[in-house]
Amino acid sequence: MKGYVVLETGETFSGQLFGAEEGKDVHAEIVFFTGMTGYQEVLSDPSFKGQMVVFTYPLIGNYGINQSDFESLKPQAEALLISELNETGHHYEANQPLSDCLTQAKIPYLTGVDTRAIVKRIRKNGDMRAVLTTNPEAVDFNASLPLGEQDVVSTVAVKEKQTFGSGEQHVVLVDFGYKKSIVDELVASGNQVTVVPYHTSFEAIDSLKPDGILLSNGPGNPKQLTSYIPTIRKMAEHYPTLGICLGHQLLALAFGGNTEKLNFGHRGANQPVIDQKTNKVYMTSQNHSYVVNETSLTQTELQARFFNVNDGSIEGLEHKSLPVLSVQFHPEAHPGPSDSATLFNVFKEMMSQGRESLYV
Ligand SMILES: NC(=O)CC[C@H](N)C(=O)O
Repeated sequence: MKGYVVLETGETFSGQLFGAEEGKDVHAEIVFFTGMTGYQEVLSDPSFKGQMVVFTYPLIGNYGINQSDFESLKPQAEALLISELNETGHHYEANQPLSDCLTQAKIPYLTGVDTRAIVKRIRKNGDMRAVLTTNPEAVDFNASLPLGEQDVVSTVAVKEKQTFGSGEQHVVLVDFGYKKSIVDELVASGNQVTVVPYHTSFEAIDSLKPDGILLSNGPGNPKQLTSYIPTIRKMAEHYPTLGICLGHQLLALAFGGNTEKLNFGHRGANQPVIDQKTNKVYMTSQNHSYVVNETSLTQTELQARFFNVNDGSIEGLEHKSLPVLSVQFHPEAHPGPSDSATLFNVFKEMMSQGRESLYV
């Protein structure tokens, strides 16, 4: 059926709409992803909860969906906007076409839509709300909360403790909507992992006797989680801590820094990041709207170590005296280039040797 995406700016784009429930509009933040591949990981990454994703690469679906690349148990994005959808999925590991996966998961998708024009609007006006609908005249933006005000973490984070691996070191992963590939990397680098809900108390985490804490990625605005900031600070003061993406933003808030929203987010597999300590540049995988504000760090014990080469925004921090490291990008690189995967080894070193190991 014919469908429309209506942007908050008032502009409307049409395409073929599939999987939409009759009479039910999809309200979400509209964001774009620039990777040529990776639609399966994007679809199932809990950090995309509350967002509809426009793919800038014009052909999506051509290698299908496989068993192993899901980042969580089910697709999480609210809707996908695709220029040309391939319905077959040519890959020896594919076990279903993308369209079947979306239908099963009841994720609506719009195809044949002018993704290039939409992305140009987002780049000009910023990430904004949008509505996927069959009736563009009746769209009402008052039916959804303003951006950054939704509680999305509670809808994706685990409710119960989970355990993985059997390595010598024990990592407690505080879950705000973790990607499976982060746990896979931790297990592959020889760690036992206990995933706990984000609202777990310091005492309960302490009783698990962790060697280190990993604060996970997750959807939404980090400032929605301010009530957990004191616990996060306490954890980072007691244990070697690695923060990834939302986890990095929360660490910044915990030590007195501030976060702000980018005009439009970084989402793709090709974001260059420089490590100012080593002068090495990594090509990184990213998916975020918020960043740590640099001047807010002046009065804190944190210092910026990694920067985005394109726009100069902060891409990672370390604490001046504690073994605390955080990155805005995704070292688990799924999808994406694995240049920065060595950070999982740095984390291992932090757990065995403390802060000195941060000097690579
Ligand atoms: N991948 C993530 O953890 C995203 C972090 C946060 N939700 C942001 O958009 O900035």
